[in-house]
Amino acid sequence: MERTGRIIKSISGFYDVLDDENSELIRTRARGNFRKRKIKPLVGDKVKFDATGDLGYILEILPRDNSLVRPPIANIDQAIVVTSAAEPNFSSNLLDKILINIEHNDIKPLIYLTKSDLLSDDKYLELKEILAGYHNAGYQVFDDQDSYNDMQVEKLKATFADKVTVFTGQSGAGKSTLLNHIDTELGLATAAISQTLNRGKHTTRQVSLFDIADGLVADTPGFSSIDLMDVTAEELPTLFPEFLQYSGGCQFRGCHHVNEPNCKVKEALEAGEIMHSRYDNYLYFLNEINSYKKRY
Ligand SMILES: Nc1nc2c(ncn2[C@@H]2O[C@H](COP(=O)(O)OP(=O)(O)OP(=O)(O)O)[C@@H](O)[C@H]2O)c(=O)[nH]1
Ligand SMILES: [Zn+2]
Repeated sequence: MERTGRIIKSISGFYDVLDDENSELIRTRARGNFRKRKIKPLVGDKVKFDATGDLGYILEILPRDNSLVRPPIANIDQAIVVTSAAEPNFSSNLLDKILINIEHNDIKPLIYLTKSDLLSDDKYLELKEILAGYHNAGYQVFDDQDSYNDMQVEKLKATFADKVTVFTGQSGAGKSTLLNHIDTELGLATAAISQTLNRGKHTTRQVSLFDIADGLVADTPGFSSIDLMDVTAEELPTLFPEFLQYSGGCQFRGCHHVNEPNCKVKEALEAGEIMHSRYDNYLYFLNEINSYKKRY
């Protein structure tokens, strides 16, 4: 009998599929012809499967909305960008780069600040003001000084319903710690930053989707750096949501908002409607993308 479901875990060649109809969890294998066609099922894939015997078989992978390589997950709706205020220190360049990568994959990013309890009140207020700029740019921001404030955690959980959510962010930013606060039964391993950085490996290894607050949620391995290899210079300005509010008015179609005359994005920048740090990072990324082209 053919059934439909979603892969929520992959372990050495087996895929655990959650049945759409009755929420039964069924262990399956992929049919050999997937391997021949070099198609690898991903956690998050919606699949047709057959489960008449003890072990089910994946018959077909339904078309993906999107997929990420790191973490290897398909059909993601939103990403919680866990951003630490300290240890590691806040970097607008890194945050913007993560946001750009997520927007590039048609995933909605939300910003969640952690570790601001380690800042002085003055420094925290400075950072809060920067994050208010991200809110104005169109992002949902969670910025309480206590990262695990109950009301804020509940507000975050409320965004999970009927969605696939991934947690992403720099190694040591506090992704697993936050997830453990969200669902105390998860018991994910966390590590002091000195350990994660010194050992150069991550606490989080396996990718699986957890059933939390009526949605599916993944913890993912942290990273220390990312690149923009897949993003083109033409696409880059479209990945800054606040630029899109103005770019329609630019004189030139496909305006890069660098030296073109009558550029509405630059006018908005000068009027203080676009953050200088975001625009500077835009120029920096544009340069980085153009330098890949020269090298390859
Ligand atoms: N002071 C403070 N420490 C925190 C906070 N959140 C996390 N930490 C600490 O930061 C360290 C790293 O946290 P993890 O949750 O392991 O970080 P991670 O992002 O999951 O790290 P990877 O698995 O390497 O990607 C741990 O020692 C946590 O106790 C916070 O809000 N405040
Ligand atoms: Zn322009």
